[in-house]
Amino acid sequence: MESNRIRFKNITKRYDDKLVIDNLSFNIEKGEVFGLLGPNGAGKSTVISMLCGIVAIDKGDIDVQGYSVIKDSKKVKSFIGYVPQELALFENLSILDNLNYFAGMYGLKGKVKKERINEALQVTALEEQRKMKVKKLSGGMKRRLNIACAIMHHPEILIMDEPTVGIDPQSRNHILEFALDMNKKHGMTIIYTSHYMEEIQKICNKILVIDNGKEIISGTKDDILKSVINETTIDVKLMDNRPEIINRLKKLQGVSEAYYDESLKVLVASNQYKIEDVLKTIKENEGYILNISINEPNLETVFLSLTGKKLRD
Ligand SMILES: Nc1ncnc2c1ncn2[C@@H]1O[C@H](COP(=O)(O)OP(=O)(O)OP(=O)(O)O)[C@@H](O)[C@H]1O
Repeated sequence: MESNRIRFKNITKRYDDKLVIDNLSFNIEKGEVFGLLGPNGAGKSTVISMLCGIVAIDKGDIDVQGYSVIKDSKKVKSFIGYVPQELALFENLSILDNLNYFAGMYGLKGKVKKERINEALQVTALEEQRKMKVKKLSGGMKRRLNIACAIMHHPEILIMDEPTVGIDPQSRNHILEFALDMNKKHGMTIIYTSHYMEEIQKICNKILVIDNGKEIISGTKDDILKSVINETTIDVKLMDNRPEIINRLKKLQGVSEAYYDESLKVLVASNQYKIEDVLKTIKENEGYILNISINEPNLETVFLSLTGKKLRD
């Protein structure tokens, strides 16, 4: 149903002369955990900012549950909880004061306001620290407070823009579990942007991969992984990374790419390569193998095989 989805319709954005989003169209269905994946500068934050009505769309439109972002921006904003990439908090105020401020912005009052603040503290596990000033909190706690501030009005759509950048593993897991929980318990649509493919693989049931403001591939995780003909990565740790090995490996049957990224990575079409050929080539070029692992396809290898680039910096 149209009224149950978010429709990005041929959206385009330029900053000065630079085309940042290039005629991009896709849908997000209600209740999905939707992952927007792409390397730094791909255009993820720009897409999100246009959905939230923060950045103007040059061409095209976004429909949110039947309402246009351009024509009914106030209505669209009422559906959305937005956790921005940059922290938006008052450093000199306590956690509680920050929540009070944002609850007031959403028009919450009296008993409901108190209940929602308590709920936000609870789901982000910040109850004990409620009286602490923001400037005294760890990076992970600040991130969680940023999320708490975005959910008090019970949004139908929760947008999290790279919410786990630069935080400790415990807070990272907490944020991932929190997103899944909100989706399961409240049917909240989650839009999650990241350049960490493990996170997107872990929590998202639909994925759009973009680069240079264009779609690279989209679908369920399984669809995407299957679409790239069974590409497997052989990861070889060598005593010395000898450059001449790369060219020799690239000439072998079934090998589509070989490069060093700390260790030696050899991308091969599954079933079309012979592991003994790879090992022989390394040995013949005086490579001394310390360790070897064979990895089935993941979103990182999909991205690499489609664009020739790595997802991360
Ligand atoms: N206000 C702006 N003025 C000019 N250029 C901008 C502006 N905001 C973003 N850009 C450019 O637009 C492109 C897309 O940026 P965007 O922040 O959307 O990418 P991203 O995928 O979110 O990257 P990251 O993972 O680094 O946040 C980049 O080349 C960026 O330099």
